[in-house]
Amino acid sequence: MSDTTFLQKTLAGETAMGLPYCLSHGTAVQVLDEGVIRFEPSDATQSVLDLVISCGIHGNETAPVELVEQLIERIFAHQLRVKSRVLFIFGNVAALRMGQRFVEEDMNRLFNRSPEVDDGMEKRRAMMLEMHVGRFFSSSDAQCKPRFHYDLHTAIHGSLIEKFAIYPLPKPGCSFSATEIARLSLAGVDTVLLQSTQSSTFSFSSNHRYDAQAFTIELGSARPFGQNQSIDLSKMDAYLSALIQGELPVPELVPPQVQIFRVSREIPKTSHDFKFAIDGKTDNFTPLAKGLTLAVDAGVPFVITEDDARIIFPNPEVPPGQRAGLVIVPARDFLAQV
Ligand SMILES: O=C(O)CCC(=O)N[C@@H](CCC(=O)O)C(=O)O
Ligand SMILES: [Zn+2]
Repeated sequence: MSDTTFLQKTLAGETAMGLPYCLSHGTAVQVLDEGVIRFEPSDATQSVLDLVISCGIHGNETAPVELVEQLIERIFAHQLRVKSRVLFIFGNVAALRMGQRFVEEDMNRLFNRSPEVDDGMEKRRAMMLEMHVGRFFSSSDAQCKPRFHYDLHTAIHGSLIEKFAIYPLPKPGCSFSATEIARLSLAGVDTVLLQSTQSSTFSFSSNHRYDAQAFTIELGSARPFGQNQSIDLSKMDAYLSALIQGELPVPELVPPQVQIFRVSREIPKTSHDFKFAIDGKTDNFTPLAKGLTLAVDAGVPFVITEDDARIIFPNPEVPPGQRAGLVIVPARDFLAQV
């Protein structure tokens, strides 16, 4: 491995768009933007899939950033043979440098929008990342190749379930895929939340704009660089390494340990008077009793009406207009229907 990793160069401000070149083993590589790098096999027509792996969309979520750093360096060292086209993205580089979720605005609320002339740093970066993803998929030699986008995150607080995926609402006429859920299980992600609304996240954008199988994946909780030893990402590492090497598993069944939930409701925060009745740092997947007044917002109560509800991503600190969390319920019938 080289002395300085691509991540280290990125954090030092030393990556910018460059000319394409070939590694000694024939893999083509090009830096497309700060923290954005593409690898292609020497004969791209042989690749069976196109893969986007993003991380650091939130700058304090470092465990997946360290995983992606290792994947990139193993390609440079020829310990991973590139048989698929792969685009790696370190999302919010400025926030990664500061160790903060964002600088001006939460980038994962800024995808799937139209640009405006006074867009700030994170809005412009989100737009550029969407463009890189669009160009990457559309420049594939075969448009029918499977497209994947795994957007890797960690949760802000603790979680009763350490690893889980958010599956964006499919486009009209499309449905959630049991095969993709089974693939996530191979990657060590055995809990999947089915979204029920459109959203402004990176994974939603890649699915809706570019037809990629796209997921937001939560891998433990947010810690500074170098403090992620307790999060075991070996299955995710092995899964992504296999995809990079052109091995696409085709699991027939969703394993029995897989749990599926659906998002029942977003918890809207409309005013600065929003208050949770629970601790704002409550663990993800904590059960919520039916009838509980979960929050009060400008005098209006938000009451739990669902059976078996649980809370995800409680965050009373978000600005008014954003969600302060999600209420999920078991989607017991989902697997029976597919
Ligand atoms: O722990 C939290 O409160 C947030 C963790 C996180 O960044 N989650 C993503 C989920 C995106 C999605 O719903 O697909 C986010 O909030 O952007
Ligand atoms: Zn995140």
